[in-house]
Amino acid sequence: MEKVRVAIVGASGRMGRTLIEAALAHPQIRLGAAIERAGSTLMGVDAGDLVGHGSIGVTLVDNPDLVRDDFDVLIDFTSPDATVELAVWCATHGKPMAIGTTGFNSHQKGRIAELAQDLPIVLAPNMAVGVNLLFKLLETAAQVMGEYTDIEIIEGHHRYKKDAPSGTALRMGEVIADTLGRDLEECAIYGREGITEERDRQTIAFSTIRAGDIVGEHTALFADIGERLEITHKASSRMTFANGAMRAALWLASRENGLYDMQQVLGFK
Ligand SMILES: NC(=O)C1=CN([C@@H]2O[C@H](COP(=O)(O)OP(=O)(O)OC[C@H]3O[C@@H](n4cnc5c(N)ncnc54)[C@H](OP(=O)(O)O)[C@@H]3O)[C@@H](O)[C@H]2O)C=CC1
Ligand SMILES: O=C(O)C1=N[C@H](C(=O)O)C[C@H](O)C1
Repeated sequence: MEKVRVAIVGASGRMGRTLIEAALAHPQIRLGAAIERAGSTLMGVDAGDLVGHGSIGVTLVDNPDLVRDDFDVLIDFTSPDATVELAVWCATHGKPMAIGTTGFNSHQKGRIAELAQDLPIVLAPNMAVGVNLLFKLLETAAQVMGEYTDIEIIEGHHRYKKDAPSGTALRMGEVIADTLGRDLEECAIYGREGITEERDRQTIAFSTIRAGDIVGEHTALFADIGERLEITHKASSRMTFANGAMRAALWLASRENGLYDMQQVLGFK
């Protein structure tokens, strides 16, 4: 069976380096290209050397045009502006795209959905299997307990993370709000301070921790008087996200144009 060739964008970042390792270890995937931001001091460095694997003959470049014929699927873990720009490039050149980047505003999300009419895109704020199962469990929890409990979403990440709440926490909020027929934009609360008055049970509240080297932790709390349900996922290695991205890339290689999520990749829906 022919290997699927991937390009990794954001190759020298925290996820980028883990993605390179995951691609090099995967029996059905070949690392075809590694792309970084223009001006990176690592330009021209071999991607294998970057992760201590030894040279593989794939050097970091700053422009997808330079490696257009070297890959089948593009994997993006960068920043929202960069992702939208790359999606335009992928639509122009017919390259499926797995997007792990988070922190999009509604305009950027709309643009990605529009571009997905011209190419297959997996857009997933969290590519870990457990988190995507958690999304499913949240539907059940919200159906059974959501109407009468206080719903809080708590997430923790490393000190370098740029967006808050995390993309995963926001998706958790969307899943719960959709299940309960609420509009997250109207019922979300992001942090509390001062005289906040008693809690309104219709709200879904988010709390964010940024500390040290936490890889990624998410809890949904459904609290009543007398009992509370907590559903938690803890990632202890970025490799869980990177392996998910490899699954998404393989799945995308034979997909029709459209916008997909990780639950579809994993066969949960
Ligand atoms: N979906 C999931 O499962 C997961 C998603 N994420 C998300 O992935 C994203 C990246 O996270 P992380 O790796 O920790 O962040 P890093 O900052 O470590 O890595 C991002 C990399 O992308 C580079 N980059 C930025 N803009 C461009 C561009 N235009 N072209 C090429 N490269 C570019 C950055 O370069 P520079 O440093 O020069 O800006 C950096 O090397 C975040 O949005 C994060 O939330 C993270 C983990 C899991
Ligand atoms: O920035 C990170 O590190 C992570 N970001 C994702 C998010 O925003 O949900 C997923 C994961 O928890 C790690």
